[in-house]
Amino acid sequence: MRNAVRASEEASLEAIDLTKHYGRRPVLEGVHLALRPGEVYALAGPNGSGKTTLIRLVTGLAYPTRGKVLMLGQNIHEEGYRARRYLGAVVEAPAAFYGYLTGRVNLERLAWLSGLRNPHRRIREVLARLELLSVADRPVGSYSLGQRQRLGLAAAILAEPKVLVLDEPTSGLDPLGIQLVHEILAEQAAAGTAVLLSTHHLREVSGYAHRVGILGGGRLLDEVRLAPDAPRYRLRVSEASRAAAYLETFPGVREVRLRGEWLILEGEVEEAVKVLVRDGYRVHEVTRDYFDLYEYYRERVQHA
Ligand SMILES: Nc1ncnc2c1ncn2[C@@H]1O[C@H](COP(=O)(O)OP(=O)(O)OP(=O)(O)O)[C@@H](O)[C@H]1O
Repeated sequence: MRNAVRASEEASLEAIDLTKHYGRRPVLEGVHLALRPGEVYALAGPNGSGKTTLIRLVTGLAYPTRGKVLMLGQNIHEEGYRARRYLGAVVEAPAAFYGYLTGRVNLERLAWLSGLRNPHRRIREVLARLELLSVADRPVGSYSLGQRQRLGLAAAILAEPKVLVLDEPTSGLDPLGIQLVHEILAEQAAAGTAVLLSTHHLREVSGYAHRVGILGGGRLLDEVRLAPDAPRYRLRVSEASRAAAYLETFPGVREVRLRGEWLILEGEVEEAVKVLVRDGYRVHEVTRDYFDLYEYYRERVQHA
């Protein structure tokens, strides 16, 4: 499950040896991350594990004690606008808007600041996508928390960023709002944007996140790759470890390993079962192996 994170030429967002100390207190220690275009990376971890600190560092809102952050190859802390023009972010929730101005006018100001061409069409598009058209011409001061949250995401995607960074983007939203935000993040990724979000809601993001990083005590404890390319199966077989070694030599099996008493298999399961039975193994049960991210997280954090 553990993925080595490599610095790569094509990374949209890269954190290298990212470290933050407050006084003498380490809050983040030597974190490496690399997100490819179109990748959704969810940061999980218990309260106080450093998620918000990491997000503030990668968006340039806080300075690292050591290490650096590259946004399409540009150092976010040194290159200023050149690095930040690729970035859309919702960090402080709810995002800061002028309460006496309407949602639409707030977005017009942001569009002007980011030099957006044809802003009116794009503003209408994002307001519609975030289901805010009915309140677009009301002052933001009269918005509910959820409406402000959604306006924050509208602002973040307004200039079609190549990197989107969000701290707990669904907090304060109702169930339909949560669903909408997840749909939009998945859409952004499908269009090539790298998405980094922090979350406590693992089951919600496991439907579309490609990787999950588990932070604990300021360190990246683990990275989990989700959505493997091929389905996995779980087999309960007599003499499981001998059966696993045997299947490793079978051409239709791409990967086989033991998890407790189960044999986990990626490959041609029907053929594998036939071969096992033919060779005298007893196969008691065969099921699809759905990875339960929440269970995995619980174990990982408890045993950190
Ligand atoms: N400005 C600061 N000065 C001193 N300590 C800080 C500061 N900001 C954060 N911390 C400490 O750093 C640690 C990590 O905080 P952070 O907010 O990054 O965690 P988190 O994972 O986002 O937590 P949560 O899930 O509760 O939002 C905490 O112990 C916090 O008290």
